Amino acid sequence: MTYKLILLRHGESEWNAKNLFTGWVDVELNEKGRGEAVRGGELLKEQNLLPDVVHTSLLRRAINTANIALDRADRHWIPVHRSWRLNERHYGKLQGLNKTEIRDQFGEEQFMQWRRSYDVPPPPIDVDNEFSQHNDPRYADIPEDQRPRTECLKDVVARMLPYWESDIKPDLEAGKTVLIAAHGNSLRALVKHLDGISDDDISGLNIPTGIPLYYELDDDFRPVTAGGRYLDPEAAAVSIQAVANQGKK
Ligand SMILES: O=C(O)[C@@H](CO)OP(=O)(O)O
Repeated sequence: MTYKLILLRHGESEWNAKNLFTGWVDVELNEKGRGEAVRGGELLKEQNLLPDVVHTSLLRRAINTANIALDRADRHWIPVHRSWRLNERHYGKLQGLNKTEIRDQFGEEQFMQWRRSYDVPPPPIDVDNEFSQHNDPRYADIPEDQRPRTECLKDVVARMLPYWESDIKPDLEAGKTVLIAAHGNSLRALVKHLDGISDDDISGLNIPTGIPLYYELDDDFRPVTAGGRYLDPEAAAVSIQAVANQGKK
């Protein structure tokens, strides 16, 4: 028995294009991003990887990517589950700031430590900052003292894994093909877990926008093929490089 899991990072957002740290800010897909979502759905259909259930975050760039891709794959009718635990990493005080400006101001080392180290979070955001989500009603279920004000990838692993165990694994065990439509860093957290990537090595892993990543998992939920398989490997390679280069001039 193997399990079928498809990971899909949202298409390009308005803030990806503007080179801004986004995190929990609920920005919309741009036209390119909507096109990537369409292509993602076509790839699912062409390769006959048709999801039976979708799990998304509470952010519209992931929600709308899932809707567009599933519509294109004629799977717009499947059940959907949403959780803040699949949200992008909370980027703390960096939310809304320009990546190149932060790199210039603080230097490459600090920039990359905030962006890609496993366990160093950016400084926390003030609750009354215009880019804080502290009082957003969609997070009312999270006890106030546990609502993130910043997160490193380690924090994302810790809040994402309980949802993987309680909600996603049971769908896989029931024989469903599961689509997770989420974000660069929440998917990095899951890939780290699935592939057993070390805390150091995960800093070099980037997830492209809008290209489905297919994992066949064995009985122990370990990948049959390490790293899974992008449904369009050439486009994935180009997009991975673009994500890695963000913030560089
Ligand atoms: O800004 C963000 O929220 C993320 C994803 O777009 O960026 P990065 O790749 O720099 O972690």
